[in-house]
Amino acid sequence: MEGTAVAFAPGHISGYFKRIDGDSPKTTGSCGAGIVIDRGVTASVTPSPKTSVIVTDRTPDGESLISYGSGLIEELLSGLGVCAKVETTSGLPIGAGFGMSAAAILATLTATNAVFELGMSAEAISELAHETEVAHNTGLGDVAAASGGGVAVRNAPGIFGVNSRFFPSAEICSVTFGSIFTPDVIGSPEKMAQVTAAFPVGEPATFTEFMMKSRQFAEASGLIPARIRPVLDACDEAGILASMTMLGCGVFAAADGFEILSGFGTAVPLKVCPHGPILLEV
Ligand SMILES: Nc1ncnc2c1ncn2[C@@H]1O[C@H](COP(=O)(O)OP(=O)(O)O)[C@@H](O)[C@H]1O
Ligand SMILES: CC(C)(COP(=O)(O)O)[C@@H](O)C(=O)O
Repeated sequence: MEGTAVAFAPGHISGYFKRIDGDSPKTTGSCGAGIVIDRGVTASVTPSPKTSVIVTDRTPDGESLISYGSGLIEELLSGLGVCAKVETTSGLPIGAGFGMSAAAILATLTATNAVFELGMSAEAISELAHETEVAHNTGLGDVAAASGGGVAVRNAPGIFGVNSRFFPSAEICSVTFGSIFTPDVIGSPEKMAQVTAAFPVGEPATFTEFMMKSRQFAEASGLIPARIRPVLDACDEAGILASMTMLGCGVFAAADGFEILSGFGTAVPLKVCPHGPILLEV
C-alpha cells in the first residue's frame, strides 16, 4: 500500500440509447450504441490517511479547470474502505456527453484496485462502476461500453449487455458548447418515453450505419438543442455524417467534418479507442 497507481479509462460518445429499468442499479441501464474514444480520464491514486480529490476538467475551448472534492469519488473510496489522494484529469469537458463520469469512475477504480492490491477483476471493477454511475444518474450505458473499445452495440442493460463491438478505421471529430445535465434527462419519464419511441430498428455493423442510426434517433428524440442545429445543417449540406453527442450540447462527425466543426468552436479530432481501462503506472 505504498506509492501511486495511475490508470486511464476511455470516454464514450453515445449515439443513441433507450433506458431500461431493472430492479436494482446492476440490472438498470440502457440499450444503444456509441463510440469508445481515445480521450478519457486519467486517475492517479496515492494511499493517504485522509481522502482528498482534485478534478481537472476541460472547458469547451480545451482549457484546464481545476476543482477540489468529488462526492462520487469520495463515496467510491469509502465504499471500498480505503483513503487516498486522488487526481482525475479529463481529456474532454465533463457533462458534455463524452462519458467522462464513467471514465472517471473506471480509471479511479482501476488505479485504486492496483495500489491497494484489492484483487478485483476487470469485471468486478466494471460492475461496481456501472452500479455507481446508475445510482448517481450520471449515465446508463457508458460503463458497459467503455469497459472495452470500439463501437459498442448494447442490446441489454448492465455490463454484460454489449452484444457486439466493431473497430472501424474511420476517425471522428467533435465540437461542444457545454453540458446537458444528464440526471434531468434520464430521470424524466416524459423525456424517456420520447427517447424510447425514437430508438432505431436493427443493429449497426459499420461506422456509416452507426452514424445514420444515431442521427435518425437524435432527430426523433426531441433532445437536439437549438445551439447545435446550424452545425448539423452545415454538415448535412457538405454531405458529412454527423449527430448529437448524447447527452451534451455538441456534435460529433466523421473526420472530414473537422473544418466545418472548427467554424463553430474548438473542434477536437478523436480516434476510436481499441481498449477499455488500462493501468499506466503502479
Ligand atoms: N473526473 C471526474 N471526477 C469526479 N467526478 C466526476 C468526474 N467526471 C464526472 N464526474 C461526476 O459526474 C457528473 C457529470 O456526469 P455526466 O453529466 O453524466 O457527465 P458526462 O456526460 O461527462 O458523463 C459531475 O457533475 C460529477 O459529479
Ligand atoms: C446517453 C447516456 C444516458 C448518458 O451519457 P453521458 O451524458 O455521456 O453520461 C449514456 O449513459 C447511455 O446510456 O447511452
